[in-house]
Amino acid sequence: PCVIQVINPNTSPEMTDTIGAAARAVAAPGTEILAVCSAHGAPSIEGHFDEAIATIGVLQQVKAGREAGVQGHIIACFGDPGLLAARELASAPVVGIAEAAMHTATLLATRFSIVTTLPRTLIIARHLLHQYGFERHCAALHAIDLPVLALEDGSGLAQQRVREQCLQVKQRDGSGAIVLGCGGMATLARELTQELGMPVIDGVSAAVKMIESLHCLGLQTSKHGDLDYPLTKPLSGMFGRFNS
Ligand SMILES: NC(=O)NC1=NC(=O)NC1=O
Repeated sequence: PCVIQVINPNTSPEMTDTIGAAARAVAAPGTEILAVCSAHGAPSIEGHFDEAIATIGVLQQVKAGREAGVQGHIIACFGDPGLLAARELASAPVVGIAEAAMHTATLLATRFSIVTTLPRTLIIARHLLHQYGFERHCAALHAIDLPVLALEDGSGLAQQRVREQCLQVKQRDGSGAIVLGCGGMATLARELTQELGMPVIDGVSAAVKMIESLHCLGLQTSKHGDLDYPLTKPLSGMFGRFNS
């Protein structure tokens, strides 16, 4: 069996459910999805500070997942918070939803646009484009200028803003694909792809299929080199829980 731990780095139960539903919608018959969220931290991640504190919860979940013997971990926040630290802790593969969506877009189009939530999170997406080497593949980045949890308020306003922004991308950006820049947008991709007639990509579902592929190929996070397990040292205070 392939058990995939899907980690929502924020503490919103509603968004965890949205993310879990998107993952289960594409999971192969032999794949079990364990959707979890940080026990403590920020209800939504909308900047560098939120990302920094969310990282600890991500790492706690990765440690628990490794001890439970999962076959892969997904970091289901568009900043991919704690990705490399998680890869040091993990033995199984760890995939972030931003990298998964970006990689997928490059297989389908020469350039993609990103549609995310608050304008202040655009810099985080830009940093990832640089880190992953996708800057030249990204035609433009846009924000719907609504907070992350607007996607879970039941009004449908955020979903409508995403749709309007995607329509503008199709008309103006000259990009062939759209990357949805928030875990809470995960369930919108399939319908928007149909309506727009171009690939609209959700990183949660893309990451599930990537983890399944890596599992099928018998490939795991490399422990040769700089993603080896962390050096053992006496961690103090709140970090004592990471002492193996
Ligand atoms: N750019 C974003 O919307 N990032 C995110 N914050 C969250 O809490 N989940 C995300 O995907």
